[in-house]
Amino acid sequence: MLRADSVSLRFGGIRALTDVSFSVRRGEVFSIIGPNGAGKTSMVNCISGRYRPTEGRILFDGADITRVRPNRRAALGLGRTFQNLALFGHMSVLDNIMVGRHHLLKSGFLSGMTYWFGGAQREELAHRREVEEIIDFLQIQHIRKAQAGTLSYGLRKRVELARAVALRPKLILLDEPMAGMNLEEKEDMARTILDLNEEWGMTILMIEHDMGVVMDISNRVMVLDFGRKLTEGAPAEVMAHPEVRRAYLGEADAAPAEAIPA
Ligand SMILES: Nc1ncnc2c1ncn2[C@@H]1O[C@H](COP(=O)(O)OP(=O)(O)OP(=O)(O)O)[C@@H](O)[C@H]1O
Repeated sequence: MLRADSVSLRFGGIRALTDVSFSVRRGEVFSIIGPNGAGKTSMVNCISGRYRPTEGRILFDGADITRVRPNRRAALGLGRTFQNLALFGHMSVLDNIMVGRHHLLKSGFLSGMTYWFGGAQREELAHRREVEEIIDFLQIQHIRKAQAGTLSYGLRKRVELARAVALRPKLILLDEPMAGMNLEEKEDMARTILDLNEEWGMTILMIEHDMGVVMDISNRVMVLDFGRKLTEGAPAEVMAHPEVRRAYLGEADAAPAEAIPA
């Protein structure tokens, strides 16, 4: 569904990504992990269109989207959430989610004039119904009228996810969905991500620092280190990789115990 082909990204003299290639298969939960500064956010930004790779290509659903603008990528079915929340603090939860669906509304100004008589009203109603379905699914009914800015961090993360889901993306990019959450909120979020994947059929590409969550819910994991791909595979394979243990888990010596002289 998504392919990064030899992607490199430089900021002046800084090499944020060097020759990174990977594919996300339709229907899977794919995670990118790596230490701070490894290039995870840079990779997600190349996919969402915020950054353009210095070299390489990004393919989505068979089409080369390397030069496609971010809003057009969203219309093609690529959704995302942000590491730092990007909600409208003074707007209600409901309005924040409605904003997410705006580009899906077909009616423009003229059809808006005939709002009370014609298709625009029907469209608006269908639109609201769908938003309510998302609110139910994400279990945020009780805060639908609350101002987004007044909510706890964990709830705002949930609302942000709802807004991204409201675009009905085929693939959703989640940038640290559990950051700043307590254990219970993390478990809820992990369940929600799995439900989005299994019940709603969304393909998930996630960056997350919490290794436990990543290993629990991912089908496959890619490890970045200093902007390069270190390895990729099923969670158990990745966890067993000696360099991952050294680089990411901070093990001083990942050699098996029997190889260490007494
Ligand atoms: N806009 C930018 N301008 C200059 N350098 C940047 C920019 N964005 C990222 N970098 C650099 O690129 C490298 C990779 O950063 P990136 O944020 O992608 O890493 P990360 O793995 O997401 O880190 P973290 O886990 O801390 O979020 C770092 O050296 C960073 O300083």
